[in-house]
Amino acid sequence: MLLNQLLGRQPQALLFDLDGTLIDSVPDLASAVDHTLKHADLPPAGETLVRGWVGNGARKLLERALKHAQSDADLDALLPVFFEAYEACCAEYTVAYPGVEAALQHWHKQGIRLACVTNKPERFALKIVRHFGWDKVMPVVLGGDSLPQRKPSPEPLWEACERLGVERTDALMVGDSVNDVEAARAAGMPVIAVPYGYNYGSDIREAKPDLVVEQLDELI
Ligand SMILES: O=C(O)COP(=O)(O)O
Ligand SMILES: [Mg+2]
Repeated sequence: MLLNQLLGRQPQALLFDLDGTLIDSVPDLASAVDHTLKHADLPPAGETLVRGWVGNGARKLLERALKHAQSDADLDALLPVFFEAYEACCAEYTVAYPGVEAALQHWHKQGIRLACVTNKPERFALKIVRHFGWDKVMPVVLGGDSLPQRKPSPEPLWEACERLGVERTDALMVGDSVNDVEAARAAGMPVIAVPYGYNYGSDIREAKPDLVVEQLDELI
């Protein structure tokens, strides 16, 4: 099995990025961004642009949207508008990528411990994980605001292992962006990447993950 080859033995834990790895959240993120831009009397950005702005949390997403609109609107004042809009729509058009559901259930049945380590604010990550019923297989969810550090720092990955009760050296990271690859490297973990995610419009292979799979169920 590919997973065993990467670590030299069966991993005890798998840590998953959320946006662009488990779920395509861009339709709902773009809708909340556009709602916020409208609130500031700015033109909509649309899904294609928003896709390239996801990966560093909600604040950075909105900052990139305002920069694109060449607006000097108050980011702190608009952030609550974005949060309220996203809270209402975050599980509306968001879908799981092909192969994700089968793979998660398979690993859970195998007894591998699963966690989500995202830069998305924790409350939205939790809501989405529950929406897909993954809280039953994924007991740990860390968001970009759960700790003082976020990816590409290694701390959230270490914290997830700690909460799962698994040694860091027995875990693997799975993600779609350079943040995930860098966080895993810094954490001393092998990293598997999916090419269908966001990664700021660049090919994730350039970040040199240990393995790239087209869908997660290729790993089972
Ligand atoms: O930037 C975000 O909000 C989500 O990022 P993620 O890819 O770490 O889940
Ligand atoms: Mg991602």
